[in-house]
Amino acid sequence: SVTPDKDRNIAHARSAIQDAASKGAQLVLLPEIWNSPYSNDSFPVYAEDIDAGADASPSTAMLSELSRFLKITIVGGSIPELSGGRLYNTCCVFGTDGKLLAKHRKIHLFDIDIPGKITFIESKTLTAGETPTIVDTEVGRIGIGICYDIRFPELAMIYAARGAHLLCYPGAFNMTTGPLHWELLQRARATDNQLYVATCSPARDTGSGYVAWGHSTLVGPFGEVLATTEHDEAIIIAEIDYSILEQRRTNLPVTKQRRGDLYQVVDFQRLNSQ
Ligand SMILES: NC(=O)CCC(=O)C(=O)O
Repeated sequence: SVTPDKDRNIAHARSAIQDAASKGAQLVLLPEIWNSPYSNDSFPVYAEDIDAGADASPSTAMLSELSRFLKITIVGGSIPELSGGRLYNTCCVFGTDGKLLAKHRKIHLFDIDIPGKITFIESKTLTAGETPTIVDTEVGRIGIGICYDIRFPELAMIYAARGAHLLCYPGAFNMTTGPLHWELLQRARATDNQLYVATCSPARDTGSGYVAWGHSTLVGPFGEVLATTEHDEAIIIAEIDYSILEQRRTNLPVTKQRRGDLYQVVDFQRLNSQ
């Protein structure tokens, strides 16, 4: 659960990570924007300069300290990041030695308008990241996306082509699209690419300005839901077995059967702007 009290959010995340590690977790995934309310008003207020050291970024300092102390890998959800006068929605990945292994800035900003249901324009305050992020960790090769990034299959395909075993998407889907799309998209990304997909959402708070759908989930390479939860705060723990990736890919060899001679992913926007 996320509140307007940043210190409390950091302390709360710390104890949840400790709890998960004490139950055997070797990899911990946190939600999107876990140190701040999810709102354009809050992002500038709660933002941290991640590259400027522990004092400037108490949220990531805590993640680094805990990953080293507990010897676990942490995919640290996301926090608002201030860098070079710009704000980003940023996920930091820490290795078992506490070192920052990767930083993913949300590539696709959540700008949608479904009248009467949900309007959110992240680009009012945030700048989009410019690079896909794939990272080698002690618990496998992980591709990172943040929430709305999951809607773009090309990103997941790139990660799969680069040998990812697992895709991690911290996310905070909403009450309109969440029921229809959240699980569907995770299962689609996992099935298309025959790999694991893990998501982590903030718990639902009906009193907040943005109400999250919740339902953090782990999906396996056959599109099967291996673990999930409802919308209240919870820690879910599940086993990931990478040895079945090869088996799934042998059983159902879609990668080898792809007809690259007939179709390829083309960036139409870039083509049209040339
Ligand atoms: N924070 C987000 O990117 C939300 C994405 C979302 O709700 C969607 O429908 O997509």
